[in-house]
Amino acid sequence: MNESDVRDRLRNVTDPDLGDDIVSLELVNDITVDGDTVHISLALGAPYSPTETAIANDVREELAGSGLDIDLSADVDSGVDPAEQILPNVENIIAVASGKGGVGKSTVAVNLAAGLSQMGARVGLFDADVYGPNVPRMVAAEERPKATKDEKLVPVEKFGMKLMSMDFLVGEDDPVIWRGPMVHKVLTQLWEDVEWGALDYMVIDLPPGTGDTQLSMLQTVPVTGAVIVTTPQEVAVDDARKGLEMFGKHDTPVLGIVENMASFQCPDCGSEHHIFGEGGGREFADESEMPFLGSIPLDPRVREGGDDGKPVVLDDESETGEALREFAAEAADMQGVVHRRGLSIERSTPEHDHDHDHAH
Ligand SMILES: Nc1ncnc2c1ncn2[C@@H]1O[C@H](COP(=O)(O)OP(=O)(O)OP(=O)(O)O)[C@@H](O)[C@H]1O
Repeated sequence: MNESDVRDRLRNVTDPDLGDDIVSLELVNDITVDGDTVHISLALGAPYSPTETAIANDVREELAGSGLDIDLSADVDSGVDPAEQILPNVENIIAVASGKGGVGKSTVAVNLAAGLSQMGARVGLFDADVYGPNVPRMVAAEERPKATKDEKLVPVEKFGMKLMSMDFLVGEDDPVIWRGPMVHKVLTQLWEDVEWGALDYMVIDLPPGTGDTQLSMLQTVPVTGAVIVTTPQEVAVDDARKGLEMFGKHDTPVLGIVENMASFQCPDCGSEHHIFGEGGGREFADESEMPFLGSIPLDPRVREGGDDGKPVVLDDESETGEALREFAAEAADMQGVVHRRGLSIERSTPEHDHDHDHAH
């Protein structure tokens, strides 16, 4: 079997999201047959996401009878010169945002990061919520980051994730009085002066709202996908809409909407109650043509998990844990779709400006 035979075989592998075969979609970067081994580089950018794992498995299956050993690698070209990237070893940067406070943005960020880590990915969690940095508490991080000889900070590790938080640095100062430029400076430092190492995903807990601080953050960090958290309530959805507009203006791809505190299962009578209304998140997603990433129940375990420092996504028994795992998988899948769709748009319109090429 030579390279062209392998390529022909790969035409039988379909991308389930984009609905075409991976060769036509130009997701096969390179095929090299070297003795008994075929090296295949695929343009897949969301490691451990269920869809990309399935595509890789399909490739292996398709070539199973070929007599060749299969060596798969994944590589997406971001179109940006690595020398110009702030963190070239971080493949995906997912920002978790909410239009208003208290909807569970930090909870979602922590569980997303822990969920991705549980899937096998190398994950960083960056708590950029300057006004209420509560992520360290949510994962019971008692240690503080250490400094290296060349004055870089080593993030704290929890549940296999690398964690950095404003909380580690602000100490007794009251960050509420901080204004945009100051926040920008501190965030840039936290971002650049930290030894993150190679990561598949960096999850950022943004401050709530859609003001200067959030914009400043988006200018500092090249976000590859945003997740918008809302509760089903109309007021929360209205605020989430502003979040969507902010990302739209900034050309940041939005992975989708997640609805938190959706339903409450009464522990006494077992019946389901919709305390903050019903279906608001899904309707908002439909109306704005955004993917709906899932619905997370209002469950005392979530708060307890937050207080005890163990994210509920790691709880195998509960339905809420399952809902959070499904959400994390969906978010990773959507990050993959953004990359793969972006690539196919880029290739079909070569004159397109790479930096602004985002698919929704
Ligand atoms: N699905 C849920 N079920 C029960 N409690 C929840 C749920 N989601 C969040 N909470 C609780 O609600 C409170 C607020 O959540 P969280 O801190 O994540 O919100 P936030 O949007 O990040 O708030 P902030 O505006 O302070 O950044 C926390 O005590 C958290 O444990």
